[in-house]
Amino acid sequence: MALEKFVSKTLELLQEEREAEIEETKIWQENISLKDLQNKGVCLLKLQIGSQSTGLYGRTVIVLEPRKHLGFSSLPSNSFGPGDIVGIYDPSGCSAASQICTGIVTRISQASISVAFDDLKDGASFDSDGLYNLLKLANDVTYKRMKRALNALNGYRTGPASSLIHVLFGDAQPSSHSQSNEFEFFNSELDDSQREAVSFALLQRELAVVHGPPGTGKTTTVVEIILQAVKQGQKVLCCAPSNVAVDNLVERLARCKAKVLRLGHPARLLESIQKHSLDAILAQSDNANIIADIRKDIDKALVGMKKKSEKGERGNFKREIGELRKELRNRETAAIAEILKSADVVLSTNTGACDDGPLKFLPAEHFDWVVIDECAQALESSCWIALLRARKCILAGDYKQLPPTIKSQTAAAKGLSLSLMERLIQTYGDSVVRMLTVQYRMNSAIMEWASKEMYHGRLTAHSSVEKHLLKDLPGVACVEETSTPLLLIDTAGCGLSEMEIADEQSKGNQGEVDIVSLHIKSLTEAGVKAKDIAVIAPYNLQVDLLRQKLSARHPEMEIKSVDGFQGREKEAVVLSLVRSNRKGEVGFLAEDRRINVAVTRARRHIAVVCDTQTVRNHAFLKSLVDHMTEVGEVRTAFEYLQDIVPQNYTRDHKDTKTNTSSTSNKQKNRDQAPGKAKEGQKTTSSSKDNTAGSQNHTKSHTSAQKDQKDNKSRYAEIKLQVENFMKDVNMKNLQFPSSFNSHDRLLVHQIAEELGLVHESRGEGGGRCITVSRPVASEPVEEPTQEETQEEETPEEETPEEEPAPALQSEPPPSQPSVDLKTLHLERMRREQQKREENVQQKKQQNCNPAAQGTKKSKGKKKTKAGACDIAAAAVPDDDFDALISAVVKADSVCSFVKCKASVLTLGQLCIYCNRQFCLSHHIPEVHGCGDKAKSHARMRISKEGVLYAGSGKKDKSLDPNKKVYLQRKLDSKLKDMASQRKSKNKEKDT
Ligand SMILES: Nc1ncnc2c1ncn2[C@@H]1O[C@H](COP(=O)(O)OP(=O)(O)OP(=O)(O)O)[C@@H](O)[C@H]1O
Ligand SMILES: [Zn+2]
Ligand SMILES: [Zn+2]
Repeated sequence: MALEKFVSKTLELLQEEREAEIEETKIWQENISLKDLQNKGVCLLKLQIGSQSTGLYGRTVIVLEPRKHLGFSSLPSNSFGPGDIVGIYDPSGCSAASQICTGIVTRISQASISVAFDDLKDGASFDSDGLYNLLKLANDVTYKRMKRALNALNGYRTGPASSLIHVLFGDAQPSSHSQSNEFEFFNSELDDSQREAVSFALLQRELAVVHGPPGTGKTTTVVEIILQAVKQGQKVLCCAPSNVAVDNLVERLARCKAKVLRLGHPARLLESIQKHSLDAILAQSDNANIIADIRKDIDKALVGMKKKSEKGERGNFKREIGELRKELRNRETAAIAEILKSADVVLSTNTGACDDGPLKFLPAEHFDWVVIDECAQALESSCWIALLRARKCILAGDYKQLPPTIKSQTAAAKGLSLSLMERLIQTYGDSVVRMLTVQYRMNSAIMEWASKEMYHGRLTAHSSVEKHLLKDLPGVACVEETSTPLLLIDTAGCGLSEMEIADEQSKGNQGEVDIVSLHIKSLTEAGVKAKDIAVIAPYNLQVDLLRQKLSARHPEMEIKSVDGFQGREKEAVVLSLVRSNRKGEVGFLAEDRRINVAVTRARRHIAVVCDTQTVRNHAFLKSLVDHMTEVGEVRTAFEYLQDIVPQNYTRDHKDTKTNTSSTSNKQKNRDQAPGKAKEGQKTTSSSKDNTAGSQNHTKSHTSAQKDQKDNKSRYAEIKLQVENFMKDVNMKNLQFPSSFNSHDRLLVHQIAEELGLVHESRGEGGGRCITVSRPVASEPVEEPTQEETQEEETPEEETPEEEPAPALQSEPPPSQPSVDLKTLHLERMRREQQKREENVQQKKQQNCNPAAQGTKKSKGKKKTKAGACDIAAAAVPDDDFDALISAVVKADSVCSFVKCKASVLTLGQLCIYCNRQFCLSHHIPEVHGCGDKAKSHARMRISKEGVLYAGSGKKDKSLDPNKKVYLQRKLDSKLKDMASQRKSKNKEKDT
């Protein structure tokens, strides 16, 4: 029989789970010092008694505090919470021998912890001068209750739940009332899917399942169902696995004027809920005063007993206390039964519905319906504690979110984690289920992925949330970050590996912490409130790292594990996926439901920080990455990290160089990292502009090594072509196709220089191509001068700290004369002047002023004496040209940030506000002093155009395309002129 099999198997698995839990505690206790246990937060050492009193049901409650006389004002940070079972020990340790008794935490604050003791062992009392240790214990109350429920289920013969049990074990088909009574909805706002679920629940005789995906108003629906049941005169027992979920229902039902009663220790309830607790109602009842008096008497007797040292007198007090407690219990019992009977809806946690609690005062047939919310997060055995009390059950939840936490992997694998809800859907399919399909939480861009991957594409976003964004919140500025619902920050190839810790459950990634922190900064700077942001990570270690970094600055921001955030929502969610490794291992992340939960907490914005290269190895995570790439904005982590470039991208291509050429230090710079151009660029894409974005994005997956390899082989390929051309005397020149990108052209340029060939680029944009030809007659190949070779070691020292640059970006100059440092210096002087002129123009064009330019004064013009530039300068009277070309060269080579020497040849970014090239550490406007301009610019554009480009990074870069084209064209024509003048000059020489 299915039932018996289920019970015996589940009992076995529960035992296994229990043992795993005990084992864990034992490992702590045996192998870890008390001090370390305290550091882990599961132990509190050397506390003193603050006070002692009698609480509800005659429990003794003691308040423990740190040793104030020694100056300890607050408890060490710990993981104790209300409801935890704790052992209290004498200060010699935390062993079984030193245990005084066990109790339950009722309250915890920074300054003290309160513990209630159900039955203090005879004579056990606490010395007000003594010191005590507290240790969290594995809670076996839950296990005992579940076991008892399973055994009761197994032995169930007749009772209210008989036919329900048959249905739930497949022995009878679920049935429904043939006709529904006409009814009116209490909540007129319900959507169609919610109404359908309510009607269905009312119509079913034994079982109805309400499947509520994230944000679909599951609780709203459950509340309506309960109100309808009450209207029909049913008594309802309503449960959920967590106190929070129960409290939520209490609040909502109370608002609808239902007569509710909340069971459970008041210390475990939200403050706003406490007035609905049994204690509170009891305190208002007629018996309250009598009960209070009895309690006082007990307290008095306790004090009296302590003062007496004589055995006989103590005995008298003990007897008196016993009598008083008995009377207290009798009075309370009568009062409780009365209160319970008059409530329409009794609410508790699943395990709180046990019959060793107040419910034991009710007759077996009292309840008609049992409603279990968040059913997919509960162990089935915990559901049976309540289910045995009624003839009909309504189960609500989402089995596509996380199942209950289970310590024993094997028990989970053998089926302990299968929830009742999921099991029933497996048995009966959709016939017992109604799914809610309108969601009221997420921007549709966030929802679509979850809908497609988890809910058969059935979800639709309600119009009130469909398009909502962070920028729509009051006080939030409209910037890129607040205007996109989906932001993927990709760390692939950035070297931000996870920490290498063997423990599968504890993984951390400091690099991701830094990026999260930077993103939080931009969100909060844009006006998003910290309390509206959740930072979520799947691993506790990462949560700790994130808290360390962020909590002090943003105390109101919630930083939690995915599992700890289930059932919640926030306007903005920042998710750090942590895993980044060569093996592509995702481990714990491979639980699809965990990722589903994490993403669907977000209302208006989700940012995912992850290494797409690693997480793509998992199909479900890949679908998320793909979705975000497709409809969201994608950035590379390069954009966020300082100092990453020098660390990860200093490369040496010495092996690809030949010695024959006149390689200037500028060219050496060029050698460093060609091929990274695409990767370094802002890989921002929007829905309007996602082709380029995803290309870039894909590109960024290639690792540094691979790029380097590709680069070498490309180099060899082109070089071979050029060498073949050189052998073929019939060929006048070698034109490379326009399909060559800037990087390819850079290689051609380099090879031509090495082989002493002339090279020239023509055309614009996509039509641009480079041609190589033989040098005219006997044009001398430039040898590096002595001076140059010497200074090559420290070439950058010579260059000034701020290097202005015109707007030529990532496009290498088509031709480059060999220059020496002196020449450069002189040209720099000229450039200063040129730039000042440009400045004036720019100011007119846009309201943005380069931050640090024009500060250096030109010391006057001097003619250069040696080097190729000399020839060029002589040949081209317009000395604007020298400035131009060297500015281009310079702009393309070194970061403009003060003292930064990072090459920006291929990894550079142009700042549109100051028109200078920066390395990836310094390109962010805020970093190098253009922050205010960026902000005001963003605001200006928005107010002017009324829209914000989601991936506005792209647009911004081409903001000044005219200028770029203008400069390029100017350079090209100058180069052509130069080439022809050179020819004529050489001819003159020859003749
Ligand atoms: N029919 C409706 N019309 C408008 N808003 C609704 C409707 N149903 C639910 N909502 C809103 O959706 C939000 C979530 O609803 P509710 O609290 O019932 O869901 P929940 O059960 O807590 O969440 P979840 O569905 O994620 O479990 C609430 O803000 C609620 O006001
Ligand atoms: Zn700038
Ligand atoms: Zn820099």
